[in-house]
Amino acid sequence: MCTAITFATEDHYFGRNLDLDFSYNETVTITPRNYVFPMRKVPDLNSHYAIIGMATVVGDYPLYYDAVNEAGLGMAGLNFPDNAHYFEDVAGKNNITSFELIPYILGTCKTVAEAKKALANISISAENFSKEFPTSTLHWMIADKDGSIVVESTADGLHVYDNPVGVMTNNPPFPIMKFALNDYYALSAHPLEHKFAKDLDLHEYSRGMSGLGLPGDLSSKSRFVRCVFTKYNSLCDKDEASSVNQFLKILGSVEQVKSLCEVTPGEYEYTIYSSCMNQEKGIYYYTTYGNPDIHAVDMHKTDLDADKLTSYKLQKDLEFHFDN
Ligand SMILES: C[C@H](CCC(=O)NCCS(=O)(=O)O)[C@H]1CC[C@H]2[C@@H]3[C@H](O)C[C@@H]4C[C@H](O)CC[C@]4(C)[C@H]3C[C@H](O)[C@]12C
Repeated sequence: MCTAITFATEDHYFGRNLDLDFSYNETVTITPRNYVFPMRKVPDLNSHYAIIGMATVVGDYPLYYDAVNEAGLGMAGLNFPDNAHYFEDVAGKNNITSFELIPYILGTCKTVAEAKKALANISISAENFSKEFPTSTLHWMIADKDGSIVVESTADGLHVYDNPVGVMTNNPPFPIMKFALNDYYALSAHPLEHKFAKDLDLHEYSRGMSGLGLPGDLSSKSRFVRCVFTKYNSLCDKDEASSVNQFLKILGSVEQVKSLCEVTPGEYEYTIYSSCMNQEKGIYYYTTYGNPDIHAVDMHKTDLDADKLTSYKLQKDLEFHFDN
């Protein structure tokens, strides 16, 4: 399972939890403007917006999971099993494979509006990256400072939904997910007036009871609802440290602790990393399951006119900071 969110204070932030039972040796990878993105069915991207994000680099090709470009457009791919459907090539469309969608959109678009325009002419092609890295069943969230969208390629075609809540998880499809919020409309972060049965002497005997009923499990609809509730009730100072910290706390509300979700006998999903990208500054912050310290990579500290990838190994080991 995974969760992606947007968040705004003075700047805009975009990121995700990557929940999985194993790692593909992902690294924080910067693709500068003149790296040539080879494209399978449309012309190669010889020069494009620079991109920073989490990627598995295979033979010098960055397979991005989530990323932001230098214009502040962010994008993440999350699992969408059983629902994702990709197509044979469609004449007259730009046929883009699922692993090329992040580079194509972030390489060529500055805003969600531009991404929507590009998507209107895209069909997601079923071609694999390689035998070792076959197609993943994904859907995507795309966000800029003005809003976000969800992109779902299903058997009946490509759907682009406005995402007014700026949260996305996994199954079911986004319209069902969004509708599920109605089931929780009575919950609140503030003390509630007693309306259950006016003749009964009922009272709040503990703080937090106005949120009773908020789902606490790890299923993707429950994480969606819990994350929207947490995000919308979250108050935050505007400075960078408070914003990044609060962003990661919101993602923490849906974090997966090891061994609570078995995926195959004896194998458990957990939150391998949490990312938070400052969309204005091009900084990629992250924590890993083993290391809650916040590490950061700033795209603007590298040569964005270069033509070679730069990758940074994830910091996975916990360090204690003794005060005596
Ligand atoms: C599995 C990951 C998503 C995590 C997630 O949503 N889990 C929820 C599971 S579920 O709902 O409960 O089933 C996705 C996100 C990005 C994906 C990776 C990226 O798309 C980049 C490449 C793409 C290649 O085609 C396959 C390997 C791969 C390296 C992908 C492996 C895997 O599918 C990743 C890592």
